Amino acid sequence: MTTQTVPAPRPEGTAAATPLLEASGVVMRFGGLTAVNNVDLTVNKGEIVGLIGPNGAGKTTFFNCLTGLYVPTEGTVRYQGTVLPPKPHLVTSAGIARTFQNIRLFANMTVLENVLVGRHTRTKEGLLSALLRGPGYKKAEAEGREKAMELLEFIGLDHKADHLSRNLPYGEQRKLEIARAMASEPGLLLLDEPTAGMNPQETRAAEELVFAIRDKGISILVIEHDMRFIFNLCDRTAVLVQGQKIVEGDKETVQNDERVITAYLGAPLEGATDTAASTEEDQ
Ligand SMILES: Nc1ncnc2c1ncn2[C@@H]1O[C@H](COP(=O)(O)OP(=O)(O)OP(=O)(O)O)[C@@H](O)[C@H]1O
Repeated sequence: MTTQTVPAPRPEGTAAATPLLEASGVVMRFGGLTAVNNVDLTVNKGEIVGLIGPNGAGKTTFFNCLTGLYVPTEGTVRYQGTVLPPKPHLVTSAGIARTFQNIRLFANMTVLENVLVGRHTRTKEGLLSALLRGPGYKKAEAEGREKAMELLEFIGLDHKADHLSRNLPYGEQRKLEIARAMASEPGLLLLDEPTAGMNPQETRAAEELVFAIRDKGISILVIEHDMRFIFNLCDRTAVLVQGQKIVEGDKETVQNDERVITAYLGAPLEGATDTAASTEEDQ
């Protein structure tokens, strides 16, 4: 990966012009609980967008709605202008990849094998071809390994390609998750708390990695509790509180918003009644 500490400036006005992801009026209810309440969010090409909010605000549920794990109760999610099918593998094929809050690597597989698993949506060879191990399969396999090694080099883990993933230090496991997600060649990468459990040094390295990924032309939507990380990285940040988006904007807009300060201090959000904090019984 690149070792730059200062990101290359994003060309003014170009990235903002092309919407990649457009979530509109997304609602997710679990019985009487409204976990996500009428959320609109756009990620444009070339952007790094942050999604923050207190615990239980609905951030991961919203991610799950974007990636087909959940079918939203209401609303639509478009990627490059097309409504996404509510099936995770089809969302991945369409160009969205994600990581999870809790690491989900194959512990007994090598680092390289974990990345190869992430490539399966980009592999055209079918089961029969794999069983026969014909020339088409062998060529695709060699190409796959080459691309996977390039990714490992990019994230700085090529020297550990043959190590079992369970033997990697925590910070490297998180990086490997990102490499596996990138193996599906996404246009948009969703990162769910990528620095959770990291020490400050690993967190700074993760910042550099996210900038380097954006410089490769991949847009990013990131959930994170580390405010410094979010404000260092993001062109724009949206704040979810009790399922609702209460504010969206640049660092100054978000930091100075009274509602955000109140939400983080734990006071009830004014006007937010039909929310994750309320159930049908309460209403
Ligand atoms: N499958 C589910 N069934 C019922 N309730 C759920 C389900 N998933 C999430 N919830 C509830 O929805 C609300 C939002 O949860 P979610 O995990 O999306 O919040 P979050 O903002 O990601 O929180 P955190 O920062 O703690 O990860 C919570 O009240 C949670 O208990």
